Amino acid sequence: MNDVVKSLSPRLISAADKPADRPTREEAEAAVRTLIRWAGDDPQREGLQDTPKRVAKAFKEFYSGYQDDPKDVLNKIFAEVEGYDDIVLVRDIPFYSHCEHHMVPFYGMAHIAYYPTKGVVGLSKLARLVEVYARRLQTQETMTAQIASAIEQYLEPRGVAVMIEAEHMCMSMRGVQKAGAMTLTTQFTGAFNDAAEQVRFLTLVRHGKA
Ligand SMILES: Nc1nc2c(ncn2[C@@H]2O[C@H](COP(=O)(O)OP(=O)(O)OP(=O)(O)O)[C@@H](O)[C@H]2O)c(=O)[nH]1
Ligand SMILES: [Zn+2]
Repeated sequence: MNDVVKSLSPRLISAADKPADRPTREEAEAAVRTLIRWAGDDPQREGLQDTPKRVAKAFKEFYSGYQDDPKDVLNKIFAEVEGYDDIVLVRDIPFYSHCEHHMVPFYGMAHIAYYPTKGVVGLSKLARLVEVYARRLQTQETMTAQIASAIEQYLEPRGVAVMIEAEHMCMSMRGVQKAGAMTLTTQFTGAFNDAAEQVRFLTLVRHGKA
């Protein structure tokens, strides 16, 4: 495990911090009514009456990752792969997340590769891992590091590569208002610290062939 991943692991790998003082649904709905008033509208008018309930329900989906543990996603390893130890890459995994600064969506694609040692995980589990972290509040950099750290910890591969490409609505629809600007983040460990391996990864992500 490289030093960056090792130093990040304890905070990033553990099941999400679950605040002990989680509010009740009624309190959450009252907070939404306050925000509607803050936006300048009347939460009592007909069209908005059920909105706090819907928003509280939507939050359960947007932030369901706090209930999920990456360990449960990556715990089933298939060792019978006839010694396959070359690259496994799942690219173009779509995701929606919310930035921790504005609670506004950022969304895009995640690409994940690893070199197996003790076996492989089901391909869907890599996409599920993206969901675990996307459905929490964080930055794109944190999410990239978290995905790499979890794979590093539970699969002990020869190397992990994670790239995320996303558009941040907090930069598009507000603030600096640069719609279409894309943010790319990468995290490489082990074998992928080698420049040639990074080129292979990026070539496979971009063209599907090495
Ligand atoms: N590094 C990083 N920054 C992010 C991410 N999501 C949003 N941001 C940025 O978080 C920053 C917060 O900056 P602040 O100056 O505290 O907040 P602000 O006044 O709303 O900033 P502006 O967006 O520039 O109006 C902004 O520059 C956002 O673009 C992310 O995933 N990673
Ligand atoms: Zn933001």
